[in-house]
Amino acid sequence: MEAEDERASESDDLYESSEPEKEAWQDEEASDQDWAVKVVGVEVVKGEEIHYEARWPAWSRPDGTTNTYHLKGDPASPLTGLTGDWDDARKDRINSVLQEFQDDKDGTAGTVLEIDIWADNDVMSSNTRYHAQLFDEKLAITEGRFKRKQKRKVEYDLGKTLEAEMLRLLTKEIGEKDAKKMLKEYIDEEELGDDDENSTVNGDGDGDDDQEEGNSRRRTRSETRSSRTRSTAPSTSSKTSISRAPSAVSSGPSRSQPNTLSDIQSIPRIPRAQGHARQGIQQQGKQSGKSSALIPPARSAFSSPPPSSFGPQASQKIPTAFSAQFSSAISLSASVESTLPTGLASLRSSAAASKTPPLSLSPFSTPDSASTAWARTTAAPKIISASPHTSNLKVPTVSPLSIPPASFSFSSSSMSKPLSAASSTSTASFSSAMSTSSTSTLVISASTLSFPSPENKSGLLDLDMLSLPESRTIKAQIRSTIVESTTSTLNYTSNLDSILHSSAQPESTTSNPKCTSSRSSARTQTKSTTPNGRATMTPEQGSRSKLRTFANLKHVSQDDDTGTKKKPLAQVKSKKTGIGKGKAKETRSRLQLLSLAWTEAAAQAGAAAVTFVNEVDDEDGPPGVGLGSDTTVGEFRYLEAELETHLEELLDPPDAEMFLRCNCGVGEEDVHEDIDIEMLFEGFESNEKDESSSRNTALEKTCSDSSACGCQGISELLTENARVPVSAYTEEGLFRFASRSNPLESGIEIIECNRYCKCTLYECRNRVAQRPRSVPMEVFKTEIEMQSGSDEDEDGKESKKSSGRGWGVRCGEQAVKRGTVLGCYTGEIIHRQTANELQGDHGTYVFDLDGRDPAEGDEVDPNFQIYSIDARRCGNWTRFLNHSCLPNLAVYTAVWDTIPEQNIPHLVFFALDNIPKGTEMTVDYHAGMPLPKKGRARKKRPPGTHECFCGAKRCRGWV
Ligand SMILES: C[S@@+](CC[C@H](N)C(=O)[O-])C[C@H]1O[C@@H](n2cnc3c(N)ncnc32)[C@H](O)[C@@H]1O
Repeated sequence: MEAEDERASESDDLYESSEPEKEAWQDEEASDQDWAVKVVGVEVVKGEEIHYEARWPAWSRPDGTTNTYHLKGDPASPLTGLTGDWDDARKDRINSVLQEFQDDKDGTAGTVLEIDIWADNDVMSSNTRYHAQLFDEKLAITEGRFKRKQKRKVEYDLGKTLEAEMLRLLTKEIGEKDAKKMLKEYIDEEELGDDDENSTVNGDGDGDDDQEEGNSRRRTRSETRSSRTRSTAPSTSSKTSISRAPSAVSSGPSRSQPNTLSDIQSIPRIPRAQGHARQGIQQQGKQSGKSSALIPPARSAFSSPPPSSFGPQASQKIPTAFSAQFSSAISLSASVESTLPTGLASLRSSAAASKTPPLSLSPFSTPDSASTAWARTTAAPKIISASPHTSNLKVPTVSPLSIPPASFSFSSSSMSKPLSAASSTSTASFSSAMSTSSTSTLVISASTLSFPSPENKSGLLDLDMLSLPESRTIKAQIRSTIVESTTSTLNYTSNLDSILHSSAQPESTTSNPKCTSSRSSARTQTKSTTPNGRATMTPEQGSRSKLRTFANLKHVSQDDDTGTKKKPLAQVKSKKTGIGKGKAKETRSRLQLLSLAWTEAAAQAGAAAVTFVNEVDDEDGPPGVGLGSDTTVGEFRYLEAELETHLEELLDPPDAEMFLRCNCGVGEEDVHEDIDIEMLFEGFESNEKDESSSRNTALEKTCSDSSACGCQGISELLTENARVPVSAYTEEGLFRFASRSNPLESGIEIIECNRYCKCTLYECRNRVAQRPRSVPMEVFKTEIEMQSGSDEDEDGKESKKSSGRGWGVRCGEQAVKRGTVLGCYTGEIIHRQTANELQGDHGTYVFDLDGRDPAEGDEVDPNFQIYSIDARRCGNWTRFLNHSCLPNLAVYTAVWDTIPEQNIPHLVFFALDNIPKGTEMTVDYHAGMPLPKKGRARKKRPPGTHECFCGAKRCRGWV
C-alpha cells in the first residue's frame, strides 16, 4: 500500500499538467474565418480530462507548429461537433485491435495483453520512446514474430556494382579493352570456388515463406560471419550477393511508426539502464571483483543519460480481463495510429516549438499512476546486433579532408614529378596512378575507389556500401588485383614518409633493386591462395601485407643503396636528462617505423597521420604498439575508428532492418533502396513531405533540422534557457556546447545518422564523429621533471622525485578549434566483469562504456550486459591520452553503428578549448569528481590510485 501511495504521489508530481495552448487567433479577427481542422489525437490528463488534439492545415504558429488542444465537452471548443468521426474511428480501431488480439491463436500473445506504460509523459521523451518501440518492433519482426510481415529476401550484387565502377575508372585510364581484360582476369580467378560460400550466405534462395527456414538462414549467415570474424576465413567473392546489409547501424528514432497496437504490445522490451555513469580509463591496481571501473567511481557528465531521453519505462503485462482499465492507453495508441499517420512529425514540430509542451503526446504513453514503476516484463531478447567492425582490414579511404593534401604525394620512378592528391578529388590521383601503371601504388587506387570527394561524387563508389564487411573484403580483392598489375610496394611505403612531418625523409627508394617489386613479386607479396584455389585477401592477409611493406621500409631505411644516411625523425634532446646521446640507430628506426605503420593504418581509414616522437629520453617508443608481428615493434592492431570483439554475443551482425533511417535528404540514389524497411511500416511515412512543406529542403538535405531529422531525436542538448532538441553539432561540424557557463552540464548521448542516411558522410550535419580524423596526432614522450616530494612521503622529508606520465598525445602542427571532434576510443569490446577483473597494469587502457550503467538498486535483467573497451592489444592514438584535472578534451557517447540498447556507443573525444598546436591533449579520467578550489589537494590518495602529475592549477593530487 505504502509503495502504491508513494507511486501515486510521485505520479502526481510527474504528471502536473500544463494549460493547453491558448491561441491568440481565437480572440482575433482570424477566428471568424472558416478554418479547416482535423482531429488527430487525444490526450488523457490524469485519467480524467480528455483533450483532443487538432491540426489546422491552413494555419500555423510563427514557429511552424499547427496543433492545438481542446478540452472535451468544452462548449467553446472549436472542435465541438467535429469529434464524432474521429471517436468512431478510434472505437473501430480499438475493436479491431482487440479482435486481432483475440484472433491471435499462434500463442505469441497468449492470454495476456501487453500494454506498454511509460513512466512519464514528458513530451521530450517521446522520441526516445518511439525509438525504443521501433527497435523492439524491428527486433520482433526480425525474429519472425509476425508472420504477416515476412522478411523479404533482398539481394543486391555488390560485386557487380564494384565491377562496374572499377571498369568505369579503369576505362578512363587504360581504355575499355584493357580495363575489361584486367577485370575479367581478376573475376575469373575469383569465381573459382565461390559456389560453396554463396550457398552458405544466401541459403537456398527460395524465399522466406517458411519462418523456421528464415531463422535457420539467419543462423547460417551469422555462423558464416562469426567464423569469418574469428578465424578470418576467406572472404566472399566479388560475385557474392548478400542478403541485406549486415553491418550494425545506428538506430535513431524514425518517423516510421509501428504498424499496429498489437504489434507494439506484444514486443519484448530490452531493459534499458538508467543510472549514473562512470566513465574513465581504469586505474592501475584495480582490485578484482570491484564493480566500479574507477576507484573511486567517477561520474562523467557526458556519460549520464539525459533524464528525459533515457527515462525509465514501464512495461507491464495486463491480464485481458483488466484491459478495460487501460482503455485510455489503448485508445491513445489506437487512435493515433488510425488517424495520425504522420503523428510523429507533428509531434516533433509541436514539441520543438512549444515551450510548455503538451502532455502525453506519445501514442505510447499514458499518465497512469502505476506507470512510475520501473518494471521489465519479458527477458531481454538476445542482443542481435554486433559491432560490425571486426575486420582489421579497413576500407582504405584517403580523405582529402583528412590528409594534408600536399603531404599525400606519391613519387614514382616513371614520373617526372610526384603524384599528388593535392587536388581535392582523389580521382585525380587515381588517374595518375593508373597511367603510370608500373609504379603507381596500391593505396592510391584503393582510396580512389572508395572515396567520393565532395566535388566529384559522380560515378565513384558509395562509401557507405564499401564499408560493409563484405565489401571490405571484396575491396581487398580488388586491391590485390591492382597490386598485381600496378603496384610497387616499395613506393607505397617510402612515400608514406611524406605524410610524416619528418625533417628528413628517406631518399627515393625506387631505384633499389632489392625493394622494387616486380609484378610477380607483388603478386606473391599481396595475394594468398586459399586451399580451394581462390585468391583472396582476408583482413589478416591485408595486415600481413602491411607488415611486408613495413619490412621493406626497414630494409631500405637501414641499407640504402644511395648510401645516404637518414636523419632521425626524433631529434633527441639530451640537455635535460643527458639520456639519449649516441642513441642507437634502431631506436630512431623504431619511432620512425611506428610512425609509418600507424600513419599507414590511419590513412587506410582516411584519417590523418599519427607519429611518434621522443624528445626526452632514449625510449624507442611505447612498448607493445607495433603493427604486425615484427619483434622490433611488438604486436598491436591499429584500429582508427572501429572496435573489435571476441564476444560471442556480439559476433552476429544485425540485419539492416534493425536500424532506422531518417527521412532527410532528397533525390539521392540509395544503394540500400532494395532493403525495404518502409515495407515494414507501410502507410506511416506517406504524408511526411506535406507536413514539412514549410521546411527548408536544403537544410533537410543534410539533416540540419534537428527537430525534423529522425536520427537526432535524442541528441537533445539542454540549452541554458529551454529544453529544445538542438543539433549536436554546429554548421561547422563542431560539437555544440550545451551551455557556455558549464559546457559539461548536460548528459548527452548523441545519435548520429547512420549509413542509411540519404546525405553522404561528408554532407550530413549529423555524421561528424564518423568522419575520418582530420587532425594529425603526435604520440610523444612526456617530460620527466624533477619535483619536490609528494604528499605520500612517509617521513615527511622533502625529496626529489621524477614525475612522468609516460607517453602522451599532442596535436602536432595543427591547432585545434574548440568543439572539434577528434576521434573515438577504440580497442576490444570486453565484458565489464572481465574489465573489472583485470589486474594491475592490465587495466590501464580500459575505458568503460558506462553511459547506461544501471544505478545502484536498479533491478537489472540478468541478460543485460555492460561493456568496456580495452586498448591493450589494439586501439589508436586515444590510448595515449593522459589525465589532467583540468583537461582540454572531453568525451561523449555517440551511436551510429550499433543500437543504443546494445550499450556499445562510441566514445568520442572533442576539444573543450581552442588548443594551440603542439599542446598535449588530456582528458579527466574522473570527470565529475570534485576538484580543490585551488592548488593541489593534499589529502591522502584513495586506495588504488597513484600520484597525479597533470600539473594543472587545480589538481586532485591522484589519478
Ligand atoms: C591510458 S594510459 C595513458 C598513456 C600512458 N601515459 C602511456 O604511456 O601509455 C593511462 C596511464 O597513464 C599514466 N597517467 C596518465 N595521466 C597521468 C597523470 N596525470 N599523472 C600520472 N600518471 C598519469 C598512468 O600510468 C595511467 O595509468
